[in-house]
Amino acid sequence: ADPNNGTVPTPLTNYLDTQYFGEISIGSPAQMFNVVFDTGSANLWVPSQRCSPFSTACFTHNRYDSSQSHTHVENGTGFSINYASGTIRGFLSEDVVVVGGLPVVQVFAEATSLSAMPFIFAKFDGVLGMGYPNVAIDGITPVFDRIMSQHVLKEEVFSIYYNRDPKHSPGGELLLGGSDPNYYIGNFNYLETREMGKWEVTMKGVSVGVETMFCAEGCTAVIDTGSSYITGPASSVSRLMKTIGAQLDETGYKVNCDTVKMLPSVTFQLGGQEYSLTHEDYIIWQSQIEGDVCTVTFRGLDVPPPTGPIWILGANFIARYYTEFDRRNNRIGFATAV
Ligand SMILES: CCc1nc(N)nc(N)c1-c1ccc2c(c1)N(CCCOC)[C@H](c1ccccc1)CC2
Repeated sequence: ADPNNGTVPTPLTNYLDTQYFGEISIGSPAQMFNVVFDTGSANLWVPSQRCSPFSTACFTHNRYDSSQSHTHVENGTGFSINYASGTIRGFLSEDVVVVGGLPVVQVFAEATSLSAMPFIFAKFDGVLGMGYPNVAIDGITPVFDRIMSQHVLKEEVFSIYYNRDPKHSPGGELLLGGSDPNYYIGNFNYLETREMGKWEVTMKGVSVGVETMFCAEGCTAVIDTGSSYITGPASSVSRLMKTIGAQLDETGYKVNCDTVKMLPSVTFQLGGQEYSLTHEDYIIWQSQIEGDVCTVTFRGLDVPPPTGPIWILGANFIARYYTEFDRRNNRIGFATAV
């Protein structure tokens, strides 16, 4: 392990700037899985060898086989988890999990059914929740909490780099115990987490160009490494899209690629700093046979109270702003990503 902070960086794969995942192992001998390191949830699950034959999304992914691991401990408690975009059902097991070179004995879920939509689109096998313990289903101690209790980390933080240029590797990096100067420039600006136990902060406004159009009275922003896009209240996002001339079709908001270069910046006011995204940050430009398609990486999503209304800042925001999640001081740090 790296002498600096007790761990080794985990390189991430970038799939089309919309999915970022890295490798962990579970069991002895090691069974390898690709997982999203997800600050929007706090549980670890991977597909199970005992998947129901009707779960297509399960059979196209690596599956955990407890009968092949001599460190497996039976549990069997039922489990289900819902994301903004899908549901997982299964049961609990315990085994040795190795993340960033660190082994922990971990309770996790073996998924026996994954909602086909959208898990058939998932290029990763499972999810490793990096959220706080109080959002963990079944009160299971999350992986990062197990690592912190080993006192091997130089700092009780983890950092995420998402590369937004799929042609260059690594597609990203998870670093446990510190931040990686190779992937950011300048200093970190820190924001206190809004509510104990969630990776969310208070946002002071959302501007398009120079005009603050939304959240002028203050609102909540969730910093979510498990979301591809930026989501906001549907009415706000629909007005934002109208302002930039985007049309909603069945796969999301699209703009005419000829207009992309003139699109305004969208700025998020967080902790006295302004975090701007340019069209290069929020447009995915795909050249297809029938012509170029320019997708806007914003989605309307109404999260019901008391959690909502919220804005979720996902991968396209994190790709621009290298992010440090600090459990010691309950704060989030942003620096300009390289
Ligand atoms: C990581 C788990 C998770 N955690 C949180 N907090 N939010 C959400 N939305 C997810 C989630 C669940 C399912 C899927 C997902 C994400 N995907 C996005 C990966 C993002 O990787 C950074 C992919 C996708 C492809 C097509 C359309 C929608 C989604 C596969 C399906």
